[in-house]
Amino acid sequence: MDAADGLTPPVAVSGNDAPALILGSASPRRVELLAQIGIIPDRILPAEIDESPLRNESPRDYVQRMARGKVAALTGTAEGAILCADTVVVAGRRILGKPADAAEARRYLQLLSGRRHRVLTSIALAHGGRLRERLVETIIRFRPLTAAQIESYLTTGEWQGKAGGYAIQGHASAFAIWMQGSYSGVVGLPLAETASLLASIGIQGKVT
Ligand SMILES: Cc1cn([C@H]2C[C@H](O)[C@@H](COP(=O)(O)OP(=O)(O)OP(=O)(O)O)O2)c(=O)[nH]c1=O
Repeated sequence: MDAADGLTPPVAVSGNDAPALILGSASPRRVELLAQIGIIPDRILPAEIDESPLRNESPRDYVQRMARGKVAALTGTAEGAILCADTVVVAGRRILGKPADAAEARRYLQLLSGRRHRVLTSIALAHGGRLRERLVETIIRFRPLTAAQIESYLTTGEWQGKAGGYAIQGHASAFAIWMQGSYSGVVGLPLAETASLLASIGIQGKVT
């Protein structure tokens, strides 16, 4: 078997001149998602920012501002390209971030029950004085949830630290009857868009 027969597994091809990659995130999911396409950041640094929405700020403006803000918080802390992301759930025009407690998660799930909502993830990549961004939208419909189902879900603890108070990659997959968009985007990092942004600065995964 040789490379020309198309059967040889591709190998990681980031060149020696590819910049170091700093993932600005405390989310284990974002590290795992990157690893799924063969990209291991050189450093992982959490980016702490104020996540309060501005008055009358649209969900799209908000999520983009958050991803940019995370990049800005890390600029100058280390050499290399900085990648950050932010994910929110949007019900109507209402932004549902990470619930503060189980009561808030319950209210979010009651709001999402039986209706369509949007999940927005914005990614921001800073390198060489330039900021590259992508905003990815996914639409999801939940089946109607009974009070008992919501209470059972809350006992899993999976709502903690998740936008909208649920994690599609866990038990809440039983709630999602329809989806259009990017599954990895819902989990926190849209991989097709992230791979193409990273490839544009010379950081490549196994198949990108
Ligand atoms: C809707 C949804 C969100 N999430 C997660 C993705 C994000 O980690 C989180 C939204 O919070 P974010 O503020 O986007 O990210 P984070 O605080 O977890 O991590 P960091 O800012 O350090 O990068 O919700 C899921 O894991 N599954 C889902 O189905």
